[in-house]
Amino acid sequence: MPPAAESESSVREAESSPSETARGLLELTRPGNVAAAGVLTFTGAFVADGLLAPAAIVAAVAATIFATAAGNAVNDYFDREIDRINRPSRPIPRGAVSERGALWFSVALFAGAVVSAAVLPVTAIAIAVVNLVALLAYTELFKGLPGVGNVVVAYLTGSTFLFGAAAVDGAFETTVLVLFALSAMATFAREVAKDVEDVAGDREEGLRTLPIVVGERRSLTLGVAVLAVAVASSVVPFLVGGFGAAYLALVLPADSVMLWGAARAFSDPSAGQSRLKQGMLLATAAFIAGRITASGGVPA
Ligand SMILES: CC(C)=CCC/C(C)=C/CC/C(C)=C/CC/C(C)=C/COC[C@H](O)COP(=O)(O)O
Ligand SMILES: CC(C)=CCC/C(C)=C/CC/C(C)=C/CC/C(C)=C/COP(=O)(O)OP(=O)(O)O
Ligand SMILES: [Mg+2]
Repeated sequence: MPPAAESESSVREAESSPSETARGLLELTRPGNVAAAGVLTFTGAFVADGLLAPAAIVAAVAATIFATAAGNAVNDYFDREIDRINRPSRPIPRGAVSERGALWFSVALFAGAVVSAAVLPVTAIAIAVVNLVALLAYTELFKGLPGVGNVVVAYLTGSTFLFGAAAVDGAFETTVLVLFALSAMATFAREVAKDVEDVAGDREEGLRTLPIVVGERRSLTLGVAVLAVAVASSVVPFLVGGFGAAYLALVLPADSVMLWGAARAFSDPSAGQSRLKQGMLLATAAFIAGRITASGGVPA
């Protein structure tokens, strides 16, 4: 950043009070996503092994919370210039958190993830290492490659189920793999819609995202196709995974909301991606309800 802009940025930093900085740091983590990711990891452990290994579940959820918060914070650090266009109200562009503060905050969060994951079985540690590297490399290596960044975020989101199951030394049984696939496919669809929403800033920064390379409509059509596969597959946990009727009662509305969001994204990408997220969160509740009411009961 040229000296003049650096001094301007530091002036803005000087204006943010301690409470604004604290609020900004919390906002950097995207606490809603962090909580949701923790729920996904818990669900993976719960599906694989019930509540038989509470210490491992706590460590895995903690590692996921730290890692997701770290990934969001470091993403905003790397995206600080793009976000001056795309998301000027984010904590760094608005001056609530300094660039240096955001970077060191994310380093501390990554350290928390490493310490939490270190006590887990080797398969879980391996997943955590892959994920932490992917989170660090996302913006610099993957985000600007057409579709690759979307696939990485989709994998990271779905991997929470695998991580939870691995933490309790559970096998990657069919249901865990299905939940991985469902959440990864739905996340891919939403990431495409988000890229369509961000075309202006991404193009200015020279990013070659899917909408910029193949066009917005074609990208959204791909996203809808992937989501349709996920929606069609969402009955599998009920049909073969033993998930109870409560799962169906929640996942079918969730499917509808996600399809609605994907369709809406063609005319209003921002509204569409938000609607997609609502459906995904409802689907998360379906996973929990489905496991609680599973035919095999909950091992405890
Ligand atoms: C068909 C079917 C049943 C799909 C399942 C969908 C499902 C359960 C998806 C999981 C979604 C979820 C609750 C993810 C946890 C939060 C998270 C880590 C999301 C990844 O976010 C990346 C995104 O780019 C962040 O952007 P924003 O949300 O705008 O801050
Ligand atoms: C299980 C373990 C150890 C880790 C999983 C960590 C998880 C769940 C990651 C989920 C995905 C995530 C939080 C990615 C961080 C990077 C991120 C926010 C990507 C999307 O960002 P952009 O493409 O820049 O879009 P916006 O910043 O505009 O949202
Ligand atoms: Mg970003």
